[in-house]
This record gives sequence, structure tokens and C-alpha cells, in this order.
Amino acid sequence: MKTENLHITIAGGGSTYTPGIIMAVLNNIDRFPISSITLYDIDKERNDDMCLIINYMLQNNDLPDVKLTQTSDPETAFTDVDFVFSQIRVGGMEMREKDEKIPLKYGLVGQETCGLGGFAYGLRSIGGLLEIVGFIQKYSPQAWILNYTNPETLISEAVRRVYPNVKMLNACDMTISLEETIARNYGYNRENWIPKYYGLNHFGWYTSIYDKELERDVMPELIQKLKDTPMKVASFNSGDNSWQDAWDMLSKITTNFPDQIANNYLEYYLYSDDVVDHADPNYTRANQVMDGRLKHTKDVANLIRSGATDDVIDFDFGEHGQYIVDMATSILNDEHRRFMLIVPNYGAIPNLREDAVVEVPAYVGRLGAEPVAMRHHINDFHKGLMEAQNAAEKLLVDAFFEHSYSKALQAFTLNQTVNSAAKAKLVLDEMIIANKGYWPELKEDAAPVLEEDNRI
Ligand SMILES: NC(=O)c1ccc[n+]([C@@H]2O[C@H](COP(=O)([O-])OP(=O)(O)OC[C@H]3O[C@@H](n4cnc5c(N)ncnc54)[C@H](O)[C@@H]3O)[C@@H](O)[C@H]2O)c1
Ligand SMILES: O=P(O)(O)OC[C@H]1O[C@H](O[C@H]2[C@H](O)[C@@H](O)[C@@H](O)O[C@@H]2CO)[C@H](O)[C@@H](O)[C@@H]1O
Ligand SMILES: [Mn+2]
Repeated sequence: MKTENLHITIAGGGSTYTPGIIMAVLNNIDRFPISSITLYDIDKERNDDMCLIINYMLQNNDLPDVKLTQTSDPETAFTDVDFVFSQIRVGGMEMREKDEKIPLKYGLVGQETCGLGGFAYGLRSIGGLLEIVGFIQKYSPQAWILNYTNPETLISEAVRRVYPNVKMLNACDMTISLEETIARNYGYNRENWIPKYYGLNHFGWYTSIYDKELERDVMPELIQKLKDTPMKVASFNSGDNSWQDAWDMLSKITTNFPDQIANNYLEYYLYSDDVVDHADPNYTRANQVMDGRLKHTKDVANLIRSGATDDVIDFDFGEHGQYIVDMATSILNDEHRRFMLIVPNYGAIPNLREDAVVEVPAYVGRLGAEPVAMRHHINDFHKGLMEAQNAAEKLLVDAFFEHSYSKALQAFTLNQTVNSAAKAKLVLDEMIIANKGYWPELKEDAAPVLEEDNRI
């Protein structure tokens, strides 16, 4: 593997996260000696805006000189690359808005990656990511793919069915973000923590958080703090207070289920009714992001385009960029750093089906991810929740590859935010219309013929 003059391509170069990722790349050039960066996007306007922003960053900061190019041509984008960071949003925020609003019409959770919004997103995203992974296998099969594209569990399951040996890490920044928020709210240093955790993506629980300086598992005391004093939004949480609802709900979850700290996304599954009651069906998170992060990114590009000279780069970079750069350097330099990754289970969670796609700690070196195996069974409560949700996710991926309406309906019905097969069908049928051109065509198909039961 090359260890200098590296070339990375960002698939979804126009993403609002690109400035943070590139800032992290440039701030770590000593460990990650990049010489060129290519932005690949199907939307030229988004790529143009981002190139303006990145070039402005390069010109107005004391940053290493790297060659920045942009393209919408896959061969140009993925030839002779060493790393691909992927963060696409198939259908854009416009489709995310439908993902969130259609389920809400029927009193069901409407969310980007959870619930039926997440399943609708998954049926769009899988095709987009498989196409990009196919390009990379064709033009740079030696490249490592570090993927942030959501929904992570569905993406990981689908890609591994087609490319079982793909060099790919699937990562989520929620756990580090949650840990950082907890640490800042209650006066700890996350850098001293070794968290143990298991789940599906956006559907998991901590089992311990060992603090190396205090020399103890601090999770029990954190549970008490979460119950007594709900967290406040930390400044780095992309600045917007939308996260306050998440932290309030995490305190509710911890109060009612105090044995482990849950990922804040569990609110969508455990308190679906509360989430629906709190939601504004006419103005969802997609609208907030369109009016916030997305608009701000466009505004910055236009300021630069109109000749701005003062420092207009004021993005909140968060943990997102540093995390994926740390993964890349851990591969490149065989550093064996520990990350929370979405990986095939294969016994990491011993009493969960081995072909599940799970989120667990993993050490990352030149060979990729080496997951940490748990040494005990998970409890029936979490096991039951995960088995049902994982089955729903597998059925959804089956529906994608088999173009199967009946499996899609089973998946929508089994999703753990859904309490009614009738509502699941109403949402599915409306989503089929809304996602025309994005989803594979789903066909009514005969119930699968059960294999002859030759035991009788
Ligand atoms: N894994 C995580 O924890 C995590 C954290 C944050 C964001 N994300 C994900 O990162 C992605 C980007 O988020 P965002 O808010 O920046 O979205 P965005 O809509 O702002 O940007 C996505 C970019 O992808 C481009 N795109 C869409 N389809 C494409 C395709 N087929 N090929 C190439 N480019 C394509 C769009 O044109 C756009 O420029 C989303 O999938 C989001 O869910 C994941
Ligand atoms: O609603 P969005 O688009 O703002 O965020 C959806 C994503 O939320 C999580 O990522 C968070 C991150 O955890 C938080 O610290 C901060 O940086 O915002 C990020 C995104 O805005 C989640 O992990 C992602 O999967 C979601 O896509
Ligand atoms: Mn995530």
C-alpha cells in the first residue's frame, strides 16, 4: 500500500460535511500524506460550490498545498485512488423530507434513518452506493472505502451481499458525539474512555465506559447523572438546539431502563408515540437542515463568489471529519486504533445471529476492522428488539435485490417503530409513488413456495 502522495476521492463531494473532512485531512497531513483530493458528485452545482469553499479555505489558512479537482465522471473520480470517503444522499434533502413526512401522515415515526423513513431512504441509498462500490472495484480495487452514507446497516448488508470481500469500513459518528456530549456535560474527558457497546446502527447500548484516568467504569455514575440532570446541547453539536430533544429523551430512556446507557436513537423505537406527538408534520428535521446547514453552505459559496475577503468559513466541524481521518490513518499506519464500526456480527455478539450486521467496537489496522467479541450474552430485552429490527432490515434488503413487494411489506410491518400492518401498507404504497425512479420496481409476487417438508 502506498504511504505517501496519496489520492483521496470524496463521493458526495458536495456534501455539507466535506469542509470538515478536508480540514481534518489537512490538519493531519503528517499522518495522512495526501497530495490530491477529488470531489465526485452527480450535482455539478453542489461540487462547484464546494470547490469554491475548499479553495478559499486553502488560500486563507496556513494549510498544506494539495491538488483539488472535481468531476462527475466515475472513471476520472475513481482511477488511481487510495481512499474513497463516501457520503452521498440519494434523492437529496427533498426526498428526505418525504421520508419524514409520509409516515407522520399515518401517525408513524418519520425520521432520516429510523422507521419507515429510514427504510425508504435505504431503498434509494443501496442502489447509489452499490454503483459507487462497483466503480471502485473496476477502477481502483486496491482502494479503501470509508463510508458514512446512511442508512449504515442497510448499506453494509447490501454491499457485502454483492462484494463480500470489499475493503470497506462503515462508520457512524453518533456514539463519539454522544460520548463527547456526556463528557462535556458532566465534566469528564472522553479521550480517557474505553467504551464497550453493542447494537445495530442507531440502535445500541453501552455495557461499560472505562475511564483510564479515574481507573473505573464510570457508566453507573453517568446513568445516575443522566437520570438526575438531563444534558444540554454542547456547542459542537452543529450549534443547533434540535439536539436538545434527543438529550431530554435520552434521560427519559435512562430513567425507565437504567441498566445501560442507550444510543439516543432508541427514542424512535421505545417512545414512538411521544416522537410522533412532538413532531410538526409540516416542518421536519429535513426542513431544519435545508434552512440551516444546507442554506448556510450555499450562502458561504455565494459570499466567496461575490468576492468576500474576510473569513467567511465558519462551519462547525464537529467530530465527523476527524473520526474518518483517524480511521484512514489507522489503516495506513497500522495503528490499531479503536472505533465503533458497523460490521458483520460473526459472533461478536455471541447470542445474536451471526449474519446480522451490528455496531460494535473494532480495532483498525492495515487489514481493516477487527471487531471486539463480547464475552457474555446480551439480555433478552435488547436481543428481542435487535432480532426483530435486524430481521426487518434483512427483509428490506431482500426486497431490494428480489424486487419483492411482499418482502418490502413484511419489512415495513416488522420495523420496530410500526404497530400496524395496515399503516405499513399505506406508507409503503405512498412511498412507492414518491420514490419512482429511485427504488427498484417492486412486484406483487406469489408467496414463496415452502420447501417440501420431507420429515413427515
Ligand atoms: N454515518 C453517520 O453517522 C453520518 C453522519 C452524518 C451524515 N451522514 C450521511 O452522510 C450523507 C451526506 O449527508 P449530507 O447532509 O451532507 O447530505 P447532502 O444532501 O448535503 O450531500 C450529499 C451529496 O451527495 C450527492 N449525491 C447524491 N447522490 C449521489 C450519487 N449517486 N453519486 C454521487 N453523489 C451523490 C448530492 O448531490 C450531495 O452533494 C447522508 O447519507 C447522511 O445520512 C452519515
Ligand atoms: O439531522 P442531521 O442531518 O443534522 O443529522 C443526521 C445525522 O445525525 C447523526 O450525526 C450527527 C452527529 O452525531 C452530531 O454530533 C452532529 O455532528 O451532527 C451530525 C449530523 O448533523 C447521525 O450519526 C447520522 O447518522 C445522521 O445522518
Ligand atoms: Mn449515524
